[in-house]
Amino acid sequence: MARDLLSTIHDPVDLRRFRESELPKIAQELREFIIDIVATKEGHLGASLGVVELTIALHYVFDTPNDLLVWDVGHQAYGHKILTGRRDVFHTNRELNGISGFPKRSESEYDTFGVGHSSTSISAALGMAMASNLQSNARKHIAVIGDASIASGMAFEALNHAGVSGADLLVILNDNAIGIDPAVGALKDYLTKTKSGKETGRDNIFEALNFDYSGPIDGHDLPLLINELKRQKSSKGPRLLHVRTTKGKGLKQAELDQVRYHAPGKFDKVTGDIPQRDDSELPPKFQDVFGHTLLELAHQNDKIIGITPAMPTGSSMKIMMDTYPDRAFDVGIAEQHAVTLAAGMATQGLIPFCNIYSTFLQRAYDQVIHDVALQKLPVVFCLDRAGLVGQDGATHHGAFDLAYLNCIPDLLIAAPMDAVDLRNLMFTAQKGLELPIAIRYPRGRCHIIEWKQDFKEIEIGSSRQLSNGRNIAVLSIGPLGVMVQKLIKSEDLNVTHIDMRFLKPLDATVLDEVFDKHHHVITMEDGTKAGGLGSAVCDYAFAKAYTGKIHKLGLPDSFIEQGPTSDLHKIAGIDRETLLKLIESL
Ligand SMILES: Cc1ncc(C[n+]2csc(CCOP(=O)(O)OP(=O)(O)O)c2C)c(N)n1
Ligand SMILES: CC(=O)[C@@H](O)[C@H](O)COP(=O)(O)O
Ligand SMILES: [Mg+2]
Repeated sequence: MARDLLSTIHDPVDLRRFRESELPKIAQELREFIIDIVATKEGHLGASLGVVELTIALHYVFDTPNDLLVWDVGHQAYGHKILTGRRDVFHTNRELNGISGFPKRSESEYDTFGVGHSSTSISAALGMAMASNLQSNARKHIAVIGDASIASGMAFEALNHAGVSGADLLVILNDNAIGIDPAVGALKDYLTKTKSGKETGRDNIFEALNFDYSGPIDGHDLPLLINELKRQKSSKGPRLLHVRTTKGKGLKQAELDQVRYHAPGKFDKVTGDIPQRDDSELPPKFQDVFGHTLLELAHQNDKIIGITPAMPTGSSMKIMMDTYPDRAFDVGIAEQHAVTLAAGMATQGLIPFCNIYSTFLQRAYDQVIHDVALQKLPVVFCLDRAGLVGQDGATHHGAFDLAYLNCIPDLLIAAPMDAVDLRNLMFTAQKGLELPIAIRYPRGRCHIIEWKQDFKEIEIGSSRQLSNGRNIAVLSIGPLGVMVQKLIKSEDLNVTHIDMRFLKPLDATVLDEVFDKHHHVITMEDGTKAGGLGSAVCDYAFAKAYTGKIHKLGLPDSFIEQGPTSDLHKIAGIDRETLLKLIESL
């Protein structure tokens, strides 16, 4: 279809020149444009398709960017990007040096707030509304938040505050009854039944929080949306508009299989089909090694419990949930709750495996310290997506966990180099540790096809020596060790290589030997150089008055953007070539 209307829209001012009757055609063109690009370039699909009409209506009715529009998570903002000056570069979405997959303040004045992690939009928009009030700025403030994201604690904190703030804040609840996986919790049940208090004669939950509640309305009905948004524009105070939409709207398969089409990878833009790939010859993804291993251990040990905050598919916790629905739980987007829930279970002798993406555990830092480590509760944290994750970029890289966990007393920290070690660490963790442990592993595939080997207990704090050389020792942690090993073999380097395996406790005995025998020690990690393995080794070397040189390879003191992980590793200097050059220079 010729995109004759969409191609004339360079910003929302152009959009506002159209008659209302032309907007459905623009919606159709916008939807097709998103499908066309995401089909080959990949990215988040279902959420953006679901809010096409809402996006158009918002920019049509409100005076963006003067009126401030905040998207929650931002994975649904593709239409917003295309209508706000980024249509011509949208094909670079999530690519190295391309535009970000999420709203980003440095990218456009229409991106009023940087997002990626969920449930921030109401707080941010409320902050803007309060600032406008204090600065006597007449503008509107709108937060668009999904049904799964609004169930998070942070969103509730913001609603609680907003309800007594008198702020000019419109919260649009985009309710499609699903997150990445089916939405969970009592609020979800409530939302499916919601009617306004005016209809039922009882308070609805948002009215009870002093919000002027409207809806639910059909979020695909453009005339209805436009009328309602115009009404909202002329209102004041905290308001909540409940909009019902269909995730994946307009692409049949995406509507039918909303979990898969959240971010489907490549697909056929005409049929919507995802090409069948035979992955049977490939090594498994780390997340699947986790999922299958947890189930295997759960068969043997009935104290094991699984917990995921809203990522059952992404983490493969779903594998245990399907077999043991009473022992594995999706608690919704609630990282803080997930950690303290695990702590509570551990007080009663259960062994909770709490699986959280490294980046999202940042949300629950205090809970890890105060509720788990301080009480020495043996929770097993499995931190998926540790290290650089690729196209999701700076908001999602698991760059900081080694550093932010290393300073917490009484917390064991491990990073397996391969899938067999991941299994063995999980096996060890459920044998009755007296302390909590964090086991972190990356996004993507491991390198071992025969990963399902018999379990072996690993001594806590033990490293393993993978090669023995002279003068130079490489100390790696995590799967970067595979690259180090290959490099040493392929270049026939006379270099010692130790897979440290544990950041805490460090293997002091092996470090003493390394310091004795080598003039140069290179540390290698896919976390920030500051505070991680390199820092820990430097501290130990200082204490031991080591006179050789330590060279730290790790992530720099800057945020790393999106792109293929291999490129990002080069940019960060944790790649093969950088290591080889360093070794040669020594
Ligand atoms: C703090 C945090 N936890 C988890 C995620 C992963 N995540 C991204 S989108 C999403 C589901 C959001 O669902 P909803 O708010 O209903 O929006 P929809 O995708 O349905 O549009 C989740 C769990 C995240 N981005 N941030
Ligand atoms: C938007 C968001 O936070 C998730 O959809 C995230 O992109 C999932 O990442 P994975 O693809 O690594 O599961
Ligand atoms: Mg949703």
